[in-house]
Amino acid sequence: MKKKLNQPGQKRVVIDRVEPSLDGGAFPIKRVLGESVQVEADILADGHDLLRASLLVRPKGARTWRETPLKPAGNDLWRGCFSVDSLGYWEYTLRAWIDHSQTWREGLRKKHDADVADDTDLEIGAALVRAAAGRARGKDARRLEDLAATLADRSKSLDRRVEAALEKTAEELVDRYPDLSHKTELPQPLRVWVDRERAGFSAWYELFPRSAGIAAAAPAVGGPAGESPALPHGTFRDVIALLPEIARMGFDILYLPPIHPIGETKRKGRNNTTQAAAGDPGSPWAIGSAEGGHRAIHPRLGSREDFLDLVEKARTYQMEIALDIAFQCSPDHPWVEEHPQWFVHRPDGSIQYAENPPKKYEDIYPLDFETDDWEALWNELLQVFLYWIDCGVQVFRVDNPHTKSFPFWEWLIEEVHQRWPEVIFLAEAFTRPKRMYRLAKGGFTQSYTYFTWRNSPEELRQYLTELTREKPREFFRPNFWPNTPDILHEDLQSGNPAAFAARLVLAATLSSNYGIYGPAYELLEHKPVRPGSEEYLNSEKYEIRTWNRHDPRSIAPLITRVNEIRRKNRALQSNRNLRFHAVTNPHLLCYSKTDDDGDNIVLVCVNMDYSGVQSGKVEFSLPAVGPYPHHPFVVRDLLSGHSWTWHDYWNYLELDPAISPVHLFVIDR
Ligand SMILES: O=P(O)(O)O[C@H]1O[C@H](CO)[C@@H](O[C@H]2O[C@H](CO)[C@@H](O)[C@H](O)[C@H]2O)[C@H](O)[C@H]1O
Repeated sequence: MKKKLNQPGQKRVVIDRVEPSLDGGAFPIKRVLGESVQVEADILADGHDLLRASLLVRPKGARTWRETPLKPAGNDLWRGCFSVDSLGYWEYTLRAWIDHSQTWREGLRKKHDADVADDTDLEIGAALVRAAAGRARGKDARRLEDLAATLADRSKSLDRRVEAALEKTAEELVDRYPDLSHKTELPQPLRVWVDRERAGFSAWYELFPRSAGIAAAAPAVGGPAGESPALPHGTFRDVIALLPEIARMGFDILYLPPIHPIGETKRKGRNNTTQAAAGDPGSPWAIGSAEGGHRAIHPRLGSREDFLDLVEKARTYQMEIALDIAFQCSPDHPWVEEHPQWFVHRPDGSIQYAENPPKKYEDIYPLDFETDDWEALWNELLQVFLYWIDCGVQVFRVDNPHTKSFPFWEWLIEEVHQRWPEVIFLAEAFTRPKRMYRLAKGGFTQSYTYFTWRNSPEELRQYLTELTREKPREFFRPNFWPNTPDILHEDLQSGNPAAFAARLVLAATLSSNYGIYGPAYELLEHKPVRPGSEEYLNSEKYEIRTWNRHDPRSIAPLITRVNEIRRKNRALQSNRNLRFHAVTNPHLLCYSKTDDDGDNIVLVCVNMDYSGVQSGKVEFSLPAVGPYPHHPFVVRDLLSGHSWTWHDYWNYLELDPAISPVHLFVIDR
């Protein structure tokens, strides 16, 4: 009778709890080039037979799989690992089967030791080896046939045949041709999306180009918030003039709020008033006017050629320009006339403006993602991205993605990534956690987070544990911002430089991706529009500002140093090895990061009471974080340059915010 192969009822091995995997493989996990994926699963079967399992990996589209054995880690847990070395999708899957040859060998060994092995045992083995020969080719097939013949040859002594069966090279030869006829595999391969390195390690600097004029032209002038309507409108050329300074601070992504023409209708005035005065420039997020929409440039910023020049010049400083893509339209946007069906109309025929209660955005219309004309809308929005990619932009900060449909983003990001896998999408979705996570699963490369509102050591410990130890670590890349043009957190409203320094160091070291909105941040801009508000007074969102980048109180030197430390210490370039350390004082937060080789260990201690000296003991034992067995060891503060000799376990700390609220230690061997 013909042997039945691979029928469901014949599979005895089960593969459970595969990690990492997202929603049963519905979404890919994420990695950056060169990173590894540690795979594990419970693999088990009935009875006493021995199992084997392997990990199969390939870049998507490759014809062949790279197969490596999984190793048993005890208690039916199996583990394997692979690295990704090209951009785009990779696939991985698991395969497991009963290893009848090995089961037989182990049985034979035991029986032989107990002196109960017989000819029948060897005949069974001979049949298994013969079957392996049938699966082999050429020389190996002949060697296996010879081995089978030896095992079945009763003219040879039992000892001699057992020895031949258990001989190392014979074992290896047989194992090379396993019987996979009843193998179990995952129902479908799992996927990894592989991004370029900057997706995992980046420092963003946000500035309003229209405020770059004064600073670039006359750096020594400036001073407090400028209010003169006569202030010149900054241009891309002015931004080009600022590039050396921003590069010197160590940023590698320069992010510009929307650069398009701004609507006139319902234009916002200063401090978010609903009536703009003559000369008020309006909010850059109110996109579109008679001068064009999402593919046009505000004429006062410059021409397309100026923009291309900015992109090019930024590259010479190892920086990239990130554009803000906000899919919404001022009432003057050309789409309002050309595609009225893309907007929600009220019974009176007017179009509903946007809201994010309690915030009101009277100057913009949201797009309707339930429109019957959705295909044309989706395609037009894709063309917006492709247009700017064609201009050399490969990084996008996407405004409010959670107010557009999830399937739309999944489609759009896939369309872009199929053509340009290097493109980075940062989701600005300050929304509920599951919506944030779903956007990340759907393809967003990086995500804004709740960092700005996690303001105690305990809150940060909990939040970072969720992001770096739990499921989100596989798909959600946090990007920490201590401020944005929309968020001046209460912690910063005192203007205390220690708060600015501490929040900067926390963002830059807890997360490998971080950003600031400058020059407001380095110049300690801290006045809210009104008590209890997180909006800046005289916000650049509604007016052109002047900035004195040469103000002696600027914390630009600290930022420069922190960015330099991030670049020199590989431990700070990933979030995978973050550990929190116990401290005896609740105002202190201590954590370390270690690089993959365990060679570079950075320990950060922050006093989150920004106005009082705090001291305590931190539990920091080297063997726990790295492979150094001996103590004492030297901790060197990369900010102050001071060193201390520490001993394993509990070490004393004192942080005076008037001097520095943080220690950023590297551990010297
Ligand atoms: O709603 P969020 O808090 O997530 O804020 C984001 O989207 C806002 C709308 O695009 C944007 O708001 C700014 O632009 C609006 C349109 O011009 C304007 O009415 C608002 O006053 C202004 O704050 C916000 O900046 C962005 O982060």
